Amino acid sequence: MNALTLPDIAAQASRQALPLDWVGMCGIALPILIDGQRLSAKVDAGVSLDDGEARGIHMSRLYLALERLEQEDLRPALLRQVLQHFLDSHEGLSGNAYLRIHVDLLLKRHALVSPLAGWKTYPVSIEARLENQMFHVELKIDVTYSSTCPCSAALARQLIQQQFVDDFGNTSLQHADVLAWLGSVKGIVATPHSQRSSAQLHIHLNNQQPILPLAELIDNAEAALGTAVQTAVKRADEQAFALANGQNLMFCEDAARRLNLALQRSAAVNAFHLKVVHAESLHAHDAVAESRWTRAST
Ligand SMILES: Nc1nc2c(ncn2[C@@H]2O[C@H](COP(=O)(O)OP(=O)(O)OP(=O)(O)O)[C@@H](O)[C@H]2O)c(=O)[nH]1
Repeated sequence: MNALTLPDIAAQASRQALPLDWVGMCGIALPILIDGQRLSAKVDAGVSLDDGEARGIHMSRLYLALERLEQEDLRPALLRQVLQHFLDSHEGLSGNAYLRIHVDLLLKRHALVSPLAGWKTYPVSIEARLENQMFHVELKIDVTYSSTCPCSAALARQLIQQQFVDDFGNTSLQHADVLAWLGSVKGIVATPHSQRSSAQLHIHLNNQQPILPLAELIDNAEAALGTAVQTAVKRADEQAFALANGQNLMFCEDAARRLNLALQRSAAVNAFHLKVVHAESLHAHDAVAESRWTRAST
């Protein structure tokens, strides 16, 4: 038996003539290359089925077209070529093509003080589409950071002041006593709450963008937030992190505004929707802020 004698159900006519928006495969395992680094990705590949009379698309053609993503560094031009291949292999059936690549980007991060470094993962989705002959690339990136509540910090400071009044109210101050008091538990009788927080960035890239500026966008977001979560940490690094948090008090609204301004400054970004989630240790629920922006000239 050869291929010519195998039944081909996809080539049959559909019983219900109806076009479909997206048909393809989700969760295809693929080793991809980003900035020369080999990463394990899950890929969703699809096309529109515009010919409502056709029973099905040709899944194997989409699957085989993904092979190029294994061989070449990921960049917008490559995504476009793969999408065009999807359409060329479905001539007469499909007008739109879609790719979603889910990957944990790995970036090496240096410690704040000690000469150490460690790896951090950033969940990323790269979504590309050729729709009505227009090519679009969108990036979804998650960045984790630490946030300390400014209100809680002010309330804690007030309690520390009260403790100071209680302990030193009617005594003449001796430098050594105050220094010892500051180093005791009473000197920090209350602590503000802080939390591991996440920024979910959904970015529409500029169509002329020759590369996927993933590391650059993440670096800019972390710089704007100020207290990204750390990798390798010695006590000196932990102390520097405590100081950084104390100088970087923020509500979720502050974080959303800082990220908004940082993303607007990036020439690679045409539009974005961002969401920050502060997983509060004060409550069992989260504090959340969202922000959108579109470049005026687009
Ligand atoms: N269209 C479609 N194919 C499916 C589905 N589930 C599994 N497949 C299988 O995907 C396989 C590959 O499909 P095709 O690309 O049409 O395979 P082919 O006919 O050998 O390849 P071509 O000659 O290039 O058309 C077939 O064996 C289908 O049965 C489905 O839900 N829809």
